[in-house]
Amino acid sequence: MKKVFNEVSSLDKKCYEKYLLSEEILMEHAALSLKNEIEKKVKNHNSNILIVCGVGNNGADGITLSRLLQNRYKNIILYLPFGVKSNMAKIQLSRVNTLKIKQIDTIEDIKDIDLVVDCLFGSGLNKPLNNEAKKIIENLNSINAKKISCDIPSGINSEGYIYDIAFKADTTITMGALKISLFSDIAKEYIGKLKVGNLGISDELYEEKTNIYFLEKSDLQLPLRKEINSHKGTFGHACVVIGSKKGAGILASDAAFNFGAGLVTAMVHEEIQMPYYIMQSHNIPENTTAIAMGMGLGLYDKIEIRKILDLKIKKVIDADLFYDEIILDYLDENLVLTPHPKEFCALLKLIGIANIDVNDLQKNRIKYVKEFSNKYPKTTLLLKGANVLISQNQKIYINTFGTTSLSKGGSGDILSGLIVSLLAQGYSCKDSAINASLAHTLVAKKYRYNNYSLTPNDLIKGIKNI
Ligand SMILES: NC(=O)C1=CN([C@@H]2O[C@H](COP(=O)(O)OP(=O)(O)OC[C@H]3O[C@@H](n4cnc5c(N)ncnc54)[C@H](OP(=O)(O)O)[C@@H]3O)[C@@H](O)[C@H]2O)[C@@H](O)CC1
Ligand SMILES: [K+]
Repeated sequence: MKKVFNEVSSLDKKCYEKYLLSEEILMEHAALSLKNEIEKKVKNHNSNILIVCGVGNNGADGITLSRLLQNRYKNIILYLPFGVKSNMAKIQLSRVNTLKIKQIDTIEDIKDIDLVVDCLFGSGLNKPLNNEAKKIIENLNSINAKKISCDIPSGINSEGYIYDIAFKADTTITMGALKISLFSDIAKEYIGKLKVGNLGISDELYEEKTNIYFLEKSDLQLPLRKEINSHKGTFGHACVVIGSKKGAGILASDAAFNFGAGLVTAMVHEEIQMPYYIMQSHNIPENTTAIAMGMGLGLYDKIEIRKILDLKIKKVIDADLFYDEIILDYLDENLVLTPHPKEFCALLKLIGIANIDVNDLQKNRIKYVKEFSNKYPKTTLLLKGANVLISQNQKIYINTFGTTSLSKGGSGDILSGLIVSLLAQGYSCKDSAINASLAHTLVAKKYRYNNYSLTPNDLIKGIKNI
């Protein structure tokens, strides 16, 4: 798990004041991080490396980089379309001017670029791009070359919002620490592989406390069985409430069984066709340790649903129930909610936080997840999306492993099944949401066929050997 910050200027300030590092030292290290990445990516010394620099310190990082790369590669090309404005950019440029680094006025005549380094705008982007900047980014995006962004792809602002266009990087080296702007769903298309550039001081000293965390593969804790003297009851009893659209509940039940729940019961009104290892019952069995409900519910009997919600058993709730104010009576520590953006908008309206549409939500996902968690700190929330956000107790965990192959009917039902399985096996609500989400996305990431073909059954199969 890595820490994520709303902004890093206060962390930079601590470097100056507490550790007596200058802006210049930080910048030299920022450029060094870029250099190290480039040396890994570009082995041929004859490669053409285009470094595009803006007027501020993001540009200054790029100018500094050109000096560090000068002896390593033959063809370093600097492009400063708007000149320089910040003091550091001026100082770094005067140093570079004593060297024979090629500078160009337009990229139109440039051919055979092997690598583009984007240092146009960083954390200082504070207004929409003008037409000239847009055109430059459009041209850079059309170059067939490897692409690295310094700090953040140019065009993404500090809220993770893109006005019109942004540089499309293969790799982003973000300076000092991870920032929240890198994790909006919209930004995901542009960031590529995300790495943190060291600024000359250890993470422990640079970083402060935070409430936002970036999940890593190593955070996944599978429900591997350590007990030797066990029986099926040792691993809990998950119960899935089957609605009128039965497929959703069947998928969730199957996923729950495959992820280790000792017993899985589908609560049905009439017998349905299901895998033979899933039991069927008209009631919630007595020894149930976790319940999944909401998926495919369709029309339902409110009294019956209330009876189930009244049970002091951990639950994962999905889909139709986010539109029903019944839910308002149960937002406590026993609950995991798994809405997609449209359902979360409905929920935000029900709980009186906001009346917004999906577009507004997608621009401000973190903000609304925070607001939800402030109001209902005990409830675990998992907001689906390109980057999954999980919150509990005012802490937010970001899972970036999601892939487009998961954008399919049934994926969400499998996720609910994985969550109820972990709940049944004794994981806390927060840990169930985190681990099920990691398993779900990592299985999809590992899927080795075309990304349009992933089915819920492939996810279930993948769970077996993740
Ligand atoms: N702090 C540190 O210690 C370290 C910082 N580091 C680096 O510094 C970067 C931040 O630098 P920064 O603050 O100078 O901002 P940056 O993104 O270069 O741009 C600001 C300039 O752009 C302009 N501008 C803004 N929007 C615009 C638009 N739409 N269209 C046109 N112009 C626009 C804006 O104009 P103004 O607001 O002045 O009118 C201003 O002149 C950071 O990302 C990291 O790479 C590292 O070296 C590590 C140490
Ligand atoms: K940039």
